[in-house]
Amino acid sequence: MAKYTIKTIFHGPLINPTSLLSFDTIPKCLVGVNSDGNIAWIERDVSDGQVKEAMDRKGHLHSDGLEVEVIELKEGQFIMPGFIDTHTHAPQVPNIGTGYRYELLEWLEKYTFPLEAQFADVEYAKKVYPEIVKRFIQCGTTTCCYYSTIHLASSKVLADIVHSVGQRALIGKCNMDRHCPEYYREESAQRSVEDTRAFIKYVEPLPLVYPVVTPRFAISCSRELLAGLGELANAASTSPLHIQTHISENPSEVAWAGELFPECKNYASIYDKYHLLRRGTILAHGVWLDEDEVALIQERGSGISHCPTSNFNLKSGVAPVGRYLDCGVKVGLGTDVSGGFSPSMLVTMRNASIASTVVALGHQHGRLNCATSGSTSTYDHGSNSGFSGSPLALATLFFLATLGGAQVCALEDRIGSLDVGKAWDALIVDLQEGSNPALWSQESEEEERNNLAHQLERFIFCGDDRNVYGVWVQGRLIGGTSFVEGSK
Ligand SMILES: O=c1[nH]c(=O)c2nc[nH]c2[nH]1
Ligand SMILES: [Zn+2]
Repeated sequence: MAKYTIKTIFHGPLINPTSLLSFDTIPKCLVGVNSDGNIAWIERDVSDGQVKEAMDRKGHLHSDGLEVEVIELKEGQFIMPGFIDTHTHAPQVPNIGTGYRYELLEWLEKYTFPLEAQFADVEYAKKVYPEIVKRFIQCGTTTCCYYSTIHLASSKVLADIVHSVGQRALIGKCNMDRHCPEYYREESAQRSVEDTRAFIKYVEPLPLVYPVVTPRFAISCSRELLAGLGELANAASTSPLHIQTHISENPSEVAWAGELFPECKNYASIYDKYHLLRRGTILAHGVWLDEDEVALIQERGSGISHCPTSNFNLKSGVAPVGRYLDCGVKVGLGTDVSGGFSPSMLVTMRNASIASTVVALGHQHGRLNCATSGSTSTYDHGSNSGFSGSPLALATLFFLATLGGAQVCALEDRIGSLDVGKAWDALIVDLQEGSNPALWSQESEEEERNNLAHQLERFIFCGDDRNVYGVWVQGRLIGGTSFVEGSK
């Protein structure tokens, strides 16, 4: 095994997701991070007076004569894994907050395609992408799964920027060869596949950037294109490529997809037919999936990116996430900018909470008029049973935004929680930073202040980027309020 020396040691409270229903809180944790950016060791319950002794015991204090940086957390700060945004559109950020009087298909035509078409100009991409990526990082997103546009050159620009600033990212050059305006359409299925192949090759040497095969959605892809992309996605012999697409977001879209592919039993079967449904496939939305589709997605090991903010804005519906969890489907969260109006995963978690409450209230009142009309009782409730019918718990929201997202991206061995051997993709959250009065208005008892679960809840429900003190990816500080650009 390669030997790395310890580069940084963190000491303070740590909150770690452990399952859909639980998280670990360690008030005095000591963590050693190697120079390769991976976690070397974690010592629980190390009091202030025991830090030096614990470090000596680890024998890393004077390793190779290199200075070890010790980061001692201040009161009101805690460590947690960085957020994983499993679905968003980098080029749509300039449109944030506009067009929400439309539903999906009209919104695409009137707002989204015209903006994305501007990225044919690579200079425009160079101008806007740096700020866009920074914005996601400042929200505490350590791994982001981005759609770019159909343009190869601009997609490369996005990959270069992500690489230079050090965010971990999954990036897909978008594929579409039909049912989109002529000014924003790839010239042929063959060209689309070739450009995707070129993009994959370009990204290969960038260690934290993962290329993603990205058919926009079934509607905008011919059979030939889907077949070509399926072949490409499954050709790699070593680590299989990621795949991302949209599925079953809006009733009109579902109906149109059905008309375009009458030979397929349902929406999910279209992707399955072209070998695009497997582990490492990220399916955005999944609001209107029927029972067969949910079973198929679970069987194939694909994951759903739940994008509640977007689903509310575009009036798409409310995804029955609890039902999916009960069926053992992997679920993560996505900001889906600019269907979603915020790049913040905190906002997404809040909307996921509200969406799950809406679904639960529908159950209570017997009005299953969201996307919940499929009977839940026919599902085989496995070990995860009991999510449908109730609002998502704090632990579940935390899990979906971190380790659940990692599972959806098939990266759970590397990221999503802070464990030995995994990457130091972490945040220091500071609840005193930014003087957000909402954070402290209820805080009277010292005991509560020390209650980490309580602090996590406050951060999720009323925190913002002022409370993101530090953002580390693979051991490198890349953002947060403490980050000074160009410092390291
Ligand atoms: O929310 C969405 N945003 C998009 O850009 C898109 N394209 C197809 N389907 C989509 N849904
Ligand atoms: Zn989307």
